[in-house]
Amino acid sequence: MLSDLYELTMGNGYLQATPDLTGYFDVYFRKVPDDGGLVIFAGLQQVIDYVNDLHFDDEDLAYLKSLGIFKDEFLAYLKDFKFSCDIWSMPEGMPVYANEPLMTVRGPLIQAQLLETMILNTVNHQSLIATKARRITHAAGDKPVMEFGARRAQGPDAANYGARASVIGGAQSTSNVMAGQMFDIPVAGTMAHSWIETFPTEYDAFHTWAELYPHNCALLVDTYDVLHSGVPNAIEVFKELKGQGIEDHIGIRIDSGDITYLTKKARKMLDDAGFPNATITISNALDEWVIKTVLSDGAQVDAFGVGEKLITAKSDAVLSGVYKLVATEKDGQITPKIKISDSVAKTTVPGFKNVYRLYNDDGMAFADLLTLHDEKLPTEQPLHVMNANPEKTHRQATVDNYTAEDIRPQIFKNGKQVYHSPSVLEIQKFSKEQLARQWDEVKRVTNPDVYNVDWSPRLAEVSARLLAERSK
Ligand SMILES: Nc1ncnc2c1ncn2[C@@H]1O[C@H](COP(=O)(O)OP(=O)(O)OP(=O)(O)O)[C@@H](O)[C@H]1O
Ligand SMILES: O=P(O)(O)OC[C@H]1O[C@H](OP(=O)(O)OP(=O)(O)O)[C@H](O)[C@@H]1O
Ligand SMILES: O=C(O)c1cccnc1
Repeated sequence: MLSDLYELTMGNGYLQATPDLTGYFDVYFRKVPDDGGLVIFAGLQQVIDYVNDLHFDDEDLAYLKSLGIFKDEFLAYLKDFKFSCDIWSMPEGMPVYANEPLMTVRGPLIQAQLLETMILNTVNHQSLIATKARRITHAAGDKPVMEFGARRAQGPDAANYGARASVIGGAQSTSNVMAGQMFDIPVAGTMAHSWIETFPTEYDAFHTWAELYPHNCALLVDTYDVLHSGVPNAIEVFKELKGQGIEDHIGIRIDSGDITYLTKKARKMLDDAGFPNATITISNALDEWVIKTVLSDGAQVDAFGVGEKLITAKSDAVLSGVYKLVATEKDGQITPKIKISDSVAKTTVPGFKNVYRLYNDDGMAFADLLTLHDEKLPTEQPLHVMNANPEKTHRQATVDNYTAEDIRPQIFKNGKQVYHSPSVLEIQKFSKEQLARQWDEVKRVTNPDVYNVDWSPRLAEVSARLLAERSK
């Protein structure tokens, strides 16, 4: 029932007007948030779960009937709903680019149309957060990032699925226990200022904590004064418990003030006191830009806690993925479809398509190639391609010495799941492996290079033909 009304009113109409027509829909986006170089695709698992459970119960049907706009025949169709679509999709964690089909849904129009709202809701949200997490973890380099955003997320679903997406995008853990339980991802955390304030002294608070949690002893040192109270008290507690096995699990967290200045001073104090292994975690409205700045200024940081700016993707909070009809099929005959717009960016790319990733001799990806579905995996050397960016279609290229990979496995075949779902941590690993095959120039946070998404000449021909026909 999480569906825009028009999916259902169209479904009601398709059943009467075009009952035997098959539709092909592509999911894609036109712009990477934050003017970034790539998006990390996420949310497929929740689409799979949704599709596997797609049904209308008596209460749903009674509600829809009460709206007074649906034919009984349509309500009967929903009652006996049996999903029979095919779905192809990028795997979760994949670096993906503008104007390429991330998913393609093929099936009875009435069914394929119905999936639009939920697919976009799920994929747009999780890909947005995974992409933000990728930017933040990229800025953090090899230092771990903990996701701390549940309290600032836009509601419970955003907290839970946002935590999942953050881990896909590279976060090492989440503070959100429900997300840990739901998705089997690591949970972690430190303590709040309330813990410190509860005790007569900061020292008492630290000491009690260290005895309680000798294996996870990160003390929050900024309640009163980081350098004159917090760090000295932490050191005193560490000294007292030295030799009791806590040395490798100790650290401090700084949650306010000038990160660069305070961490440099704190690092020196900890080192001078004989605790070079004590880690320094920082938090406080962090994002990729603050992290990059403080690290380049020499801040002494071992880990980051990142909340509101990650879980809300604050700097650019929408991924505008769309779901567009690209072809219909009747009696085995596929007819490409196009939507024309004054804005070239909003003109759709017609046809049932495949997506190939092209790699050079070193295994580095240099372009994605869209072809019509019946074109074979490209092997001819050299290969002629055309730029798919609607503003750059005049740019053509000839590529040589490449290998091509079909990067969209089939997920559903005739309504049955044919894809083995990886765990979230497996997805995170896959994402890192795929990112290692992307150029640094595309991955950087500021002014990245634009990755090539190309069309095969046949696909370009179909697009040009449909445009010309419709413009007559
Ligand atoms: N050395 C630094 N360089 C760049 N940005 C920093 C540095 N230190 C802190 N920041 C960032 O600047 C922003 C403001 O930090 P500041 O501690 O002044 O904030 P605040 O919210 O006023 O803190 P407080 O919790 O003390 O009220 C935060 O996003 C913080 O992460
Ligand atoms: O700043 P974020 O990236 O969202 O990270 C999470 C924040 O949540 C906690 O703050 P809390 O809710 O206790 O309030 P605070 O902002 O006053 O520290 C924590 O101390 C961080 O500051
Ligand atoms: O565990 C922490 O330190 C934590 C958790 C949520 C938000 N801020 C901090």
